[in-house]
Amino acid sequence: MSQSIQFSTPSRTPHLLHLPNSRFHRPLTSLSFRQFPLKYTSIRASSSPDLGSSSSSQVLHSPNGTGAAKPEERSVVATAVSTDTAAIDVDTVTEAELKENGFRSTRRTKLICTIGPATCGFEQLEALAEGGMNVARLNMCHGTREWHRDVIRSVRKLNEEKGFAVAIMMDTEGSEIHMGDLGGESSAKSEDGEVWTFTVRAFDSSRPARTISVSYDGFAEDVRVGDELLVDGGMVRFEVIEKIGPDVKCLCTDPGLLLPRANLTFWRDGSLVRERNAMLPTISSKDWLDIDFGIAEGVDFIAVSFVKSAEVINHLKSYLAARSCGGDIGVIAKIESIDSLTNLEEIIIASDGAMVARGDLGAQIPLEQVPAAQQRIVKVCRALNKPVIVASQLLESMIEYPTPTRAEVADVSEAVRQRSDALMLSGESAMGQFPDKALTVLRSVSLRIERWWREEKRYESTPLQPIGSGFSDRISEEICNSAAKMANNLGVDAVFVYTKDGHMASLVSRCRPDCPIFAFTTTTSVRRRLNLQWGLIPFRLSFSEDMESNLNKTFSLLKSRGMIKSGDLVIAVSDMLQSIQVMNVP
Ligand SMILES: Nc1ncnc2c1ncn2[C@@H]1O[C@H](COP(=O)(O)OP(=O)(O)O)[C@@H](O)[C@H]1O
Ligand SMILES: C=C(OP(=O)(O)O)C(=O)O
Repeated sequence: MSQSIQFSTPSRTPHLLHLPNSRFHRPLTSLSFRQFPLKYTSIRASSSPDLGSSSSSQVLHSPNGTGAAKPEERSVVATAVSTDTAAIDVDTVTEAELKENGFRSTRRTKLICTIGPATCGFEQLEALAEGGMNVARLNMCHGTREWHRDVIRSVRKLNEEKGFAVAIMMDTEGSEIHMGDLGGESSAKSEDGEVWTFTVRAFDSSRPARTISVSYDGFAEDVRVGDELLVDGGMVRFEVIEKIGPDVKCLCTDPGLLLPRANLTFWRDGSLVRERNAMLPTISSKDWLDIDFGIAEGVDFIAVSFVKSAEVINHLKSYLAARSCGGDIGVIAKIESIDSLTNLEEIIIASDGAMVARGDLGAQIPLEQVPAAQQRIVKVCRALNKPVIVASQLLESMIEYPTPTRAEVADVSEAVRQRSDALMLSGESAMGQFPDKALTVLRSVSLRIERWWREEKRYESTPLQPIGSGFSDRISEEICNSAAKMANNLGVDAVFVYTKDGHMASLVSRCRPDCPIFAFTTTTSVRRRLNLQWGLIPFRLSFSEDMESNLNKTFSLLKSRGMIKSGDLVIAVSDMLQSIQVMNVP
């Protein structure tokens, strides 16, 4: 028994919604939504170095065969397919997890670890990857480029040899004012009532006692006696008591641990002094050199510190495009200043994702405003379909202790409950004593809250606002919204998404469906970038425009690996044919 429903849209070819069988518990019940007419021509067979196998690459052609077609010019579906069924790339850990727990209960929230002295060795990185690290973050504020290059290469080696898809995020230093190194020491303790000297003088290896160098030459001119100096957003506080040439004497009023290159802000009469920071360029000369380094090393994301407006993001994107890596490197805006909150929407529209950088944000706005700012940033990112990372001090006490505080667990839970895409460890993994344990805590808390969410059937009722500008984009969006809604209503086991550039997978992820999302893409770099997004289990696989063949191929590959089984109910969507199908795995 089959039904078909036809929709007409003004000035466009009809779109068909086929309902060949209304009983979804029958094998291969299918529902498809296609934009006709379409024409696909296979133009070349290329070999994929990763797979060592042949795949066919296809483009859309206009009816007169002169070039790529506009969506409305497409005609007739015809397709040539790759028959390679041997290879599929999937994390060994994901695979083990999928087999052990069944894929329904895999973690949806992604985990990022900042790599530092505690975790830069190959075995330490491997332990993090096995513990669930999806993205390795490198903070260019610390370490040399050679040090970062070694880490990047180790992560790449891990991916190649052990099958992980860990992405690399390079975080720029930015040109805000910060302390210098501590002359080789990993930290220095400042006690209440001590007088410390902050100076623009540089030190070689030996740092005079209670002396800290400052990165910004105009420091002594800009501060005034009576100003409050906050280190790392208030982890340690000083009051400026005297200025002597380039040296600024400060009295410690809130004791604490000074960490190398910690951020410095100064406050006057209860307000943040912002004039100087407003004049500094967002991307410094050193940052541009680091960006060139990141391009050369093939990083997956560049996180830009202290973004003030969309302009700098657009500038960086043009720079990347001019170096032919525009589509390969995602630009993440760090939201950590008053300006970035003021211009939030335009910044997020321009970026490929955002980070709630709570460390510096908490130094710029009152601490009690940070949770509301976090919630707003997460919501705006979700609405605009950009992945969002919640960062800093999630498990700060685990730098020193093996168990988190109750408050930290509650904070992590809240970020998961807000359905942010990713959580990030900073000092906990970079220089803490328990990096693996901290990652385990993130993993287990995420899993628990996500399960609670599913058990409570907390589907969101507020519809997502449309975001696509073109008609074709809107169709993809509607397909993904429908797929997610159907997945929840029908209680399917998974959504399968076949996506070349990752966009369709991100649209499904945006809906936060109740089931996991298996995302198949043809390129390794897209697979790594998808690893930042909520709920996506990314695979690399050569596939074609022939959905039947893709489905059969993925079913047999995943079944042979014990990851799915006959009878599992899945919804499949594809960005090539703009289709939805619902079926039981044969
Ligand atoms: N590449 C590195 N080399 C040495 N130490 C690092 C590195 N990355 C991070 N750290 C240490 O971990 C701490 C927390 O990392 P992060 O939050 O990224 O830096 P920051 O707090 O300076 O912004 C840093 O203060 C620093 O002590
Ligand atoms: C992640 C942050 O940035 P950074 O570690 O560079 O200070 C932050 O400020 O929270």
